[in-house]
Amino acid sequence: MTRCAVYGTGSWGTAFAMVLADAGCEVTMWGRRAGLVEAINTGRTNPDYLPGVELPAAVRATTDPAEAARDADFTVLAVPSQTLRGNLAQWAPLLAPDTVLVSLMKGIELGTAKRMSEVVEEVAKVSADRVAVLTGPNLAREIAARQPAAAVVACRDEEAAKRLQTACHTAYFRPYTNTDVVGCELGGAVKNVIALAVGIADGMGLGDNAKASLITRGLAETTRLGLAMGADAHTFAGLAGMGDLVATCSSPLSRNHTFGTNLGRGMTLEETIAVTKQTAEGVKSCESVLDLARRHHVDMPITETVVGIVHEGKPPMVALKELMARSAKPERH
Ligand SMILES: NC(=O)c1ccc[n+]([C@@H]2O[C@H](COP(=O)([O-])OP(=O)(O)OC[C@H]3O[C@@H](n4cnc5c(N)ncnc54)[C@H](O)[C@@H]3O)[C@@H](O)[C@H]2O)c1
Ligand SMILES: O=P(O)(O)OC[C@H](O)CO
Repeated sequence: MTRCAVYGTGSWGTAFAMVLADAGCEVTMWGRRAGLVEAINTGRTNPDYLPGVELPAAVRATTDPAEAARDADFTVLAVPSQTLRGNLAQWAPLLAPDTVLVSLMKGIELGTAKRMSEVVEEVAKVSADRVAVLTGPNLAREIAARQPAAAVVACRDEEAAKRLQTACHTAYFRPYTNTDVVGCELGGAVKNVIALAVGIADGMGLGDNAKASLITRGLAETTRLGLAMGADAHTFAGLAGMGDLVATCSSPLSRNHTFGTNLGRGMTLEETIAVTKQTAEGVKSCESVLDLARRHHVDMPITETVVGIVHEGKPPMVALKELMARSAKPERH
C-alpha cells in the first residue's frame, strides 16, 4: 500500500489527506497541536479547519514528525510558504530515503524570491526529480465535500508525477501531470495576488467588467513573468493558471479574495488581518512576487498595485486611478 506523510493539519493538508486516503493510500498527518491531533484520531474530524467533515479511517495524525515520515512514499508539505524553510530544516533528517516531496504551497519566499520547490530542494538536499508540486483550482472545503475538481501534479521527473497522479486520483479528484514545475508554481502563487486585487475591486463595488479585466490582465502578467523564467506559456492557459484564477477570484471560500474584499470595503490592514484566521498567502507573497518580477525585469502592474494598497497604505481609489491611467498599449504586451 502507498504510504503518505502529510505535514500540516490545516484546511488543505487535511482535505488532501482525505483525497489520498480515498485513493487507497495510508496517511499519517503531522500536526503541531496535541489537542487537534487527538481530535483527528479519536473524533475523526478536524474541528479547527474542516468542522463537520468525517475523515476516512486511513487518515491518522501524530505530533511526532519522525513517526509521520516513516516509510513514506510521498511526503506532502502543507504549511505556510513563509515557515516552510524553518519547518523542513527540522524534518529533513527524518525523511524516508527515496520519498518524493510534494509541495501544496502557493507562495514565494520573502527575501530569497524562491519558489517552494526550490526551497524544498535546498533544505532537504534532494534533486528536482524528487520534488513535485500539486496545484490548480482546489478550494479545500469543496474537495473535503468530495465535490469534483481537477488538478495538476508537476514534477521534472514525469514518472514521479505519474506515481503521484495515481496516488491521488479518486472519483471526485482528477489530477493531470505536467513537467513545467516553474509555470505551475507561478500560476499558484500569483493567482493569490490577483485574487486580492479582484477582492479589493469587489469590495469597492467596481462590477464584473473590472473583475474580468483584472483576471485577464492578471493572467497576462503572470504569463510574462513565467516566460521570463523559462515556463511554458501553455501552462498558464491550464488548470494551474486560468483554472486557479477563476476559482480563487470568484469564490467566497477563497481567503485571498475575502481578504481583498475586506480591504476594498474600507477595513484597515490590521482589522483585516485580525478577522483572517487562515493563511492568505498573497498578503506576503505579493512582495516576493514583485521582487521576482524586478529580478527578471518584468512589468507586473497589478501586483505592484496590490503591494501599494496592502503594504504601503495606498488608498484603493488612488491605486485604481493610477492603474487606469497607465500608458495605452497593444493587448499582447
Ligand atoms: N485551503 C485551500 O483551499 C488551499 C488549496 C490549495 C492550496 N493551498 C495552499 O496550501 C498551503 C497551506 O494552506 P492551508 O489552507 O492548509 O492553510 P491553513 O491556514 O488552513 O493551515 C496552515 C497549517 O500550517 C500550520 N502552521 C502555521 N504556522 C506554522 C508554523 N510556524 N510551523 C508549522 N506549522 C504551521 C497550521 O497549524 C496549519 O496546520 C498554502 O500555501 C495555501 O496557499 C490552500
Ligand atoms: O483560499 P485561498 O485564497 O488560499 O485559495 C485556495 C486555493 O488555492 C484555490 O485553488
